[in-house]
Amino acid sequence: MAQPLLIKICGLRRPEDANAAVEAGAQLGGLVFARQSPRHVSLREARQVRDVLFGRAEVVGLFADNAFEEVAATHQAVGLDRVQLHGQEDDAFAERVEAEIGLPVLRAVAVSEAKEAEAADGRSGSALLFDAKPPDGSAQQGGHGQAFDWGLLDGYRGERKFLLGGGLTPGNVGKAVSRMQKHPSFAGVDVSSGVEREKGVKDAELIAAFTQAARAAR
Ligand SMILES: O=C(O)c1ccccc1N[C@@H]1O[C@H](COP(=O)(O)O)[C@@H](O)[C@H]1O
Repeated sequence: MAQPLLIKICGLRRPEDANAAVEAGAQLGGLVFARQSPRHVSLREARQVRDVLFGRAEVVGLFADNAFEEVAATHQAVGLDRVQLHGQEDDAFAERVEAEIGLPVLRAVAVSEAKEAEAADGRSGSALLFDAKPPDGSAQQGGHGQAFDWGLLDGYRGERKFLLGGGLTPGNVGKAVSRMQKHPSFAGVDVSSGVEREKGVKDAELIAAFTQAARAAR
């Protein structure tokens, strides 16, 4: 029997958005500490969202080329369950987060060619997130609401669990989940832009529509 589909709602900045995510059945909520993002949260905002998620959903801290010391200090201040690395961090950085901070790493892999997905299993981290490549010249490493060609994952044979992200919406997530079912290591989906009313402000109805459509396709 298939495992329950994991759903991560990323870029939560307001307690009410975190509550909407949990009420809709998301098991992971993302806090963005990547500096260039319009969804960046202060430590104070992060703690408020964490308080809503605590014990109901995993708290995932998203970093993109932040210093190791900042990742560690953020965990100290907020209390994270998982670290998402979404920048150019190397294997050693991910291994250090797991060994010294003691949190599992979700490793983002930007995919624009099949070989990038095929090579991903060799990278360190507990799980992978396949996402679209950021547009040329963008300083922001993700969260652009852009999908990539899911066929590029056809050659991925890794056993490590992976999430699919990049441009998912209530309208296309069912198709994405159906398409990913053939991968034994497909674990779930991750969304930010597709459930927003405006950048950094989630919409409870879109979140509910997203989780329903995703689950219906499992
Ligand atoms: O959400 C952001 O602002 C962000 C900033 C920097 C790196 C990653 C970011 N988000 C991640 O990107 C994927 C895809 O986002 P979208 O759904 O296409 O908007 C998202 O799942 C987040 O994990």
